[in-house]
Amino acid sequence: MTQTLILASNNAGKLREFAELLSPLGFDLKPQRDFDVPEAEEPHATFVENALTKARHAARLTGLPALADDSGVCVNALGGAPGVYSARYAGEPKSDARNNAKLIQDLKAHADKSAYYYCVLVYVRHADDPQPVIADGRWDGEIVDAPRGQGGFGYDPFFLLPELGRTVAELDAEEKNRRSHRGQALRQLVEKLR
Ligand SMILES: O=P(O)(O)OP(=O)(O)OP(=O)(O)OC[C@H]1O[C@@H](n2cnc3c(O)ncnc32)[C@H](O)[C@@H]1O
Ligand SMILES: [Mg+2]
Repeated sequence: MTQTLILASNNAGKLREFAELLSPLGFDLKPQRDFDVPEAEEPHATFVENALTKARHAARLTGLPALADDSGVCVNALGGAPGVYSARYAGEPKSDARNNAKLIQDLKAHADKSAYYYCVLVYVRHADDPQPVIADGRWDGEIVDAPRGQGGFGYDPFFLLPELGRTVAELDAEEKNRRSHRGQALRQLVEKLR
């Protein structure tokens, strides 16, 4: 049975990755913009609260089950920043180029370049669902100061996977999904929904 699901995100990179991950599983994924859902506020200091807020917002405005992703890059030498503020690290309007430039600048004086991507997914059956399904994933790497690769989105050209000697932007889509914070979280979520 094909289940229609709203993806409570306006990020084109996430949309593409979720479509790749979910279409083989029989979900019919529709971006919230197809229903004219405006971007939700993300006022919270935790990934899980923001993801829940986004999921409820989309479910409320569409009357359909919704899946939200709140994610970011957490840099150890920066105390976990930009973390939950990754999308708007360099301020509004959101810009990957300015975020990346700020991250490299802020990390210049630090020897420890270790970082991880973190992703929380929240699925709600309806807007007031009292039992949201929650999953998460973490992906470790290092921040490099020169971009490499054309794939992915956001911080990917600067996020090195030391064991592969490649940045995330140098992985093909399938390999990113197999390894990523988002891929891990989604597989965990699908297990919980079975
Ligand atoms: O809230 P939505 O509409 O889903 O889209 P967003 O881009 O604002 O998403 P978030 O609030 O979750 O912020 C996550 C940011 O973290 C970064 N990020 C998350 N996952 C990433 C990935 O797989 N590769 C590169 N950057 C990523 C990227 O800068 C995102 O904009
Ligand atoms: Mg956002």
